[in-house]
Amino acid sequence: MTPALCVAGVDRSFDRRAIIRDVSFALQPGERVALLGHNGAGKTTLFKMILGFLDPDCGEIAVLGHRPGSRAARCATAFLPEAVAFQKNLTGAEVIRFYARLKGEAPRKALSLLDRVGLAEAADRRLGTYSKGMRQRLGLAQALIGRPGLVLLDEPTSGLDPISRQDFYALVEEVAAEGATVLLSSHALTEVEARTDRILILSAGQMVADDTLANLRRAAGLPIRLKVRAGEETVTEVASRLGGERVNGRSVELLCTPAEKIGRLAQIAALGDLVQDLDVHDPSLDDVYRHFSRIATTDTGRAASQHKGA
Ligand SMILES: Nc1ncnc2c1ncn2[C@@H]1O[C@H](COP(=O)(O)OP(=O)(O)OP(=O)(O)O)[C@@H](O)[C@H]1O
Repeated sequence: MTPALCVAGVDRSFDRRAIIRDVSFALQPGERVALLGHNGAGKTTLFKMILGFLDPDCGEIAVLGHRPGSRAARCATAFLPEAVAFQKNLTGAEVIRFYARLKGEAPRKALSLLDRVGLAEAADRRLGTYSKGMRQRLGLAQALIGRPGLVLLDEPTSGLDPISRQDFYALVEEVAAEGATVLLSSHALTEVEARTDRILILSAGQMVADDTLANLRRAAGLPIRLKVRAGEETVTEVASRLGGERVNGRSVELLCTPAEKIGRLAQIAALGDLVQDLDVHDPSLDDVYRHFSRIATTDTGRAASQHKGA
């Protein structure tokens, strides 16, 4: 199957400063992939090359087999920038009709996207009266005109409230379920953790991690945290039988590897009524991100070569 996006050995410099360095990855149809990286890591530069706005200095990019910027690639690609800017005196429906004509799509069909993003009732209102969340949803509707195969979202939920974010990701999930590939950049690690299939981490222009979160957790070898809650009278005994650190006067915190986890849980269960509750914390995406970004700054070459799993 032709990948939705193939990036192979891409370099790009500005003013002789290397911004993207030997970046390679491929995305398959229907994947939801998060592109993470600190400010200035090169995410937007990568998007611009995928969109054909910038040429790589070397390496190849193909969008569903087509050269970025070619008509076929442009038709297959949708882009939603962080802050969508539409004319404030146009209505939602006018914006969609305008972009439908630009993309050679039937305006009537495109207008149904307003319903899909929950803007049907606001279709005839001017954008000056839209909230930021509504403008962002209109941006997504505009991006989805013509059923693109590759959807690029650059920090799409920044500035949105929690409910608008949830609604936004529900739409992204629907789009991916229909076969589109979604690549989204974000600094909001908690929200992409459960909503993407794969994580790419760009650090100082190099791709230092590319895999599922589960595989990256394994590769990082970060400990699992078990928080065992006991009674005031039992916490000392629980701590002495399990080891670990006492926290908050009534809890004991243990760290273990994935291989040790089941054995540790059995030990805790064997304490019976001495234990009141248990929380198991797998390393979060935040922990994984810190791990790979830290490795990258100390030993970029080793990280880049070891953790390109997918
Ligand atoms: N046209 C340009 N000319 C010179 N330098 C540029 C140009 N575009 C980007 N850069 C530099 O390239 C680096 C990467 O920028 P880029 O916008 O790709 O980062 P980013 O990962 O998207 O950051 P952020 O998360 O802050 O949006 C930055 O140091 C930026 O200053």
